[in-house]
Amino acid sequence: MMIEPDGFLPVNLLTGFLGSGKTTLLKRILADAAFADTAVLINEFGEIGLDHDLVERVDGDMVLLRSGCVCCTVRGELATALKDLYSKRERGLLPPFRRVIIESTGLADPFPVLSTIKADPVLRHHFRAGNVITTVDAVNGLRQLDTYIESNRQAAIADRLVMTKTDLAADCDRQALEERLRILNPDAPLLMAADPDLDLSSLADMRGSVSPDSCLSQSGFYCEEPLQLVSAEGVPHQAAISSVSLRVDRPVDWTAFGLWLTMLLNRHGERVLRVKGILNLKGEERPVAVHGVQHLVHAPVHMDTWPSGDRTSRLVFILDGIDGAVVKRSFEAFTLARVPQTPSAASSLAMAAQ
Ligand SMILES: Nc1nc2c(ncn2[C@@H]2O[C@H](COP(=O)(O)OP(=O)(O)OP(=O)(O)O)[C@@H](O)[C@H]2O)c(=O)[nH]1
Repeated sequence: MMIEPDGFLPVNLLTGFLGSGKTTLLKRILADAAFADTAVLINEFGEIGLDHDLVERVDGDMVLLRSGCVCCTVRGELATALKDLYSKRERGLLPPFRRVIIESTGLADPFPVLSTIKADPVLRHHFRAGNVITTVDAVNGLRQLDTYIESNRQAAIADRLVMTKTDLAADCDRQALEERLRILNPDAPLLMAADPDLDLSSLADMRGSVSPDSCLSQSGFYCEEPLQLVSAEGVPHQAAISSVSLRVDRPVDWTAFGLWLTMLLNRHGERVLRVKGILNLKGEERPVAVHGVQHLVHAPVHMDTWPSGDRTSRLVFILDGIDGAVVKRSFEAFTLARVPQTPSAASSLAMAAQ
């Protein structure tokens, strides 16, 4: 396999606010033959359900896929993960991948992520900034831009903007979001995730360059100047964001759970930035993945298998200005109750979260 003539491997950053569809897009990318020689750094393998595609586990945090991609979980420092990746490539322990894609967490400020490469004396000899690809959710995107500075930064720095969930959004919302994105970032091509002809290989920077400085990302990633952020309602505030993880050992009743979650989001959806989890449901062999973003609850998805031997139901909430302990208490009241089957029982439990 050809190695880039200069050895500088582009590092593309896939970013976007909580629940905006990064992992969904990454799954499409991993399935595309054009990305065969890509190394992907993600937060969790489990999230993207790699089981079918797995050829080999290189070590606990690194797997090889049938497509030729290498996938690694980032635990701890990004710089360490990249160095490890490069060193394994050099020693022939991994295929000679030609580009990297990092999926960042939804609240990540994109600047420090890639400036890591510039700052690190070892990394900057092997890697350079590729494209920043930002997913923006057509349903929640405008409100997120109004409220969260991270969302503005992610959109403003993008080399490619990908609007997701247009199938769920009203035309006027989509248009308003499009206009806002044009103001924030007039140069980046705005692509639609729902477009069946979306050319995935046009998203990432696929090839190495002659030198890192001759091919800065379009957003001027290395620029030290603070970004000019534009928002219809002024500069968004820095939120009081926290997360809470919930676990339950015994199988969960779907109807009761659905009621509890619906009540919670009806009441507090604005401040529930993200909920995601995997549930062991009564009467179901396979796990069910649940996703919610503010008021929007996505259709639950039956996963093929459990990602590991752990069959505990797990949920993570990312909250803005709600006490996680209160959500936890409410959830525990729900799971400890003798399966509330009626709306009134579930609603009284959901009210406990107020
Ligand atoms: N209908 C619809 N659902 C989508 C689309 N893109 C993503 N989703 C759903 O949105 C939910 C969140 O998607 P993810 O890909 O997990 O979002 P994410 O940005 O990786 O989430 P975090 O990493 O938690 O920030 C899932 O239920 C997806 O199936 C889309 O274009 N249309």
